[in-house]
Amino acid sequence: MEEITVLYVSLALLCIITYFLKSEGRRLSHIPTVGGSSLPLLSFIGAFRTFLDSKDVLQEGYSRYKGGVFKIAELHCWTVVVTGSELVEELRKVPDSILSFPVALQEFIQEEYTIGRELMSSAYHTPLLITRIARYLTELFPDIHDEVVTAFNDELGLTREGQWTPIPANKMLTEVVCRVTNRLFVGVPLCIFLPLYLLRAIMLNSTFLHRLLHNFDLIGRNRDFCELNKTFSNDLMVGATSIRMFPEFLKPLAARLLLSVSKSVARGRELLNPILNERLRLANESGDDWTNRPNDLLQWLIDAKPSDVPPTTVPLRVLLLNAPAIHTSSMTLTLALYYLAVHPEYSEVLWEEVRTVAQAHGWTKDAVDRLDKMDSFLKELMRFESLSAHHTLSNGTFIPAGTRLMTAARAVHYDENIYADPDVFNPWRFSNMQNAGETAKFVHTSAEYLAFVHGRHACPGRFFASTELKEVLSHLVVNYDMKMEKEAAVPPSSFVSHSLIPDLKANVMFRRRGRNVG
Ligand code: HEM
Repeated sequence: MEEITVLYVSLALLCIITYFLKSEGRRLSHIPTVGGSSLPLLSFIGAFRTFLDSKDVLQEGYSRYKGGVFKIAELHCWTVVVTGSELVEELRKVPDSILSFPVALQEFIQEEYTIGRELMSSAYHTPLLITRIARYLTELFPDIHDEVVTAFNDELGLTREGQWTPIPANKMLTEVVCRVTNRLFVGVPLCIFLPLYLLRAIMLNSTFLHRLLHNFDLIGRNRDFCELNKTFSNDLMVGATSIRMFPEFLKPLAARLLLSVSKSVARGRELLNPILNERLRLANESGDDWTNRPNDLLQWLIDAKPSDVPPTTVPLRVLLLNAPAIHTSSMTLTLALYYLAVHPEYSEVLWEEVRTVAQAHGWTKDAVDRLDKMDSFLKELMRFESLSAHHTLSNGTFIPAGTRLMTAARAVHYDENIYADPDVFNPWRFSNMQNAGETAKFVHTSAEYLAFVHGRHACPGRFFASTELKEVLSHLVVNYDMKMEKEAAVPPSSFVSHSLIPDLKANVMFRRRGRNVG
């Protein structure tokens, strides 16, 4: 594109965005503004500040208006921030007809242009993460454990003790998380892959055959499939963010020019359709007599599908659930790894806990549930390293219909009236709390702990995430010594819009240990 065209396009975009900020800003003029001016053109500067520095903008608003509301300019809209436990609790109780998270999500991912309308109009896939996982996670735990062990062996390739090896932390953990997540999501395919699976079981002692076969026997381990899931969530997020900038009438054109998410969707269908079709065939043939019915998300999606929803939407639902699962978990684990690498004394405490619990209860989901210090470490990590906040959409009058709402999670987590010495990372903060019970658990949410958000739309994947993350950390503290390759300090995270991003490039040194829990 010629420079002059770029200039015209930029100017047009600026005018459009300014127009939006101006008209929406007028409707919200009774709500105080933080981070810049409320005036149409000047508010755009505030929007840039929010994009680059939302940590400080939200903290400033929280300090000034705690217990009330304030608004911040974003690149495409205004967002109203709700603060204080009472208001957050109130927000939680408001029904979806008034404050709608689903509508906010549809708007956030620009569903009409990215994945199409039919999917979210019947979002039956989301509740399955709570209901089926609660029912089956104990039964599926050995699979998760097996995948964690195999994935680390493959990704780290450290067979000998005593030798330090540098590993790109985030890249490696994203691969591990992708495999573990998809072991649960798409598991062991039937038919053509089953003979290979059995052969691998027989040949387990032959390293060569094992390595040769393992890449083919599980779709969840298929590199292409993992790559696709990473690409899909990036394409979805980048695409949706670009489309959001345009006014409605330009969106169809922008979608045609800017979006690449449809390619990922087509590839997802190509990879999953053979397995889906085979399962539909077996279900048709065997009905209730199908004794070896697989137990994974793909099957739950098939079994729970309302009759008016076409089965062709199932592969896309698998991709759609991978999107919030992979980067959240891998980034949290990356941060956890940095903290362990810088503080080997944390590793020692966690190792001791894993050993004691495993000796008393074996290595089961129940044992993992008993790792209170691990819960505390993860919970503190997400208190200390948080930014993201809940998004919902108003349908009211004081906060006019169509307004986006969110909470300032990080400011709450750093409020000294709630947490003593909030600027200090204290991994045992929650496990040392007297009579804390369930509230000390990583998955427990409240108006004062918002890492998974709070209420009806709190992250439905957090129960799986908790087991997965605790299992991965247990594997790390049992099997490896870890230290940072460069400085012995946690690499600083960066803040982009409402997300906290850990250093994605840092290397961690790994050395295999010769210990086991038995
Ligand atoms: C440490 C890991 C994770 C973190 C920190 C996290 C955090 C969150 C947060 C903050 C939200 C609410 C977003 C908002 O209100 O704007 C959310 C929603 C969601 N998360 Fe997670 N999540 C994690 C892991 C997972 C996993 C492993 C899955 C799937 C197995 C998952 C599935 C979802 C889904 C489907 C939603 C949307 C809920 C809805 O539509 O009501 N998450 N997550």
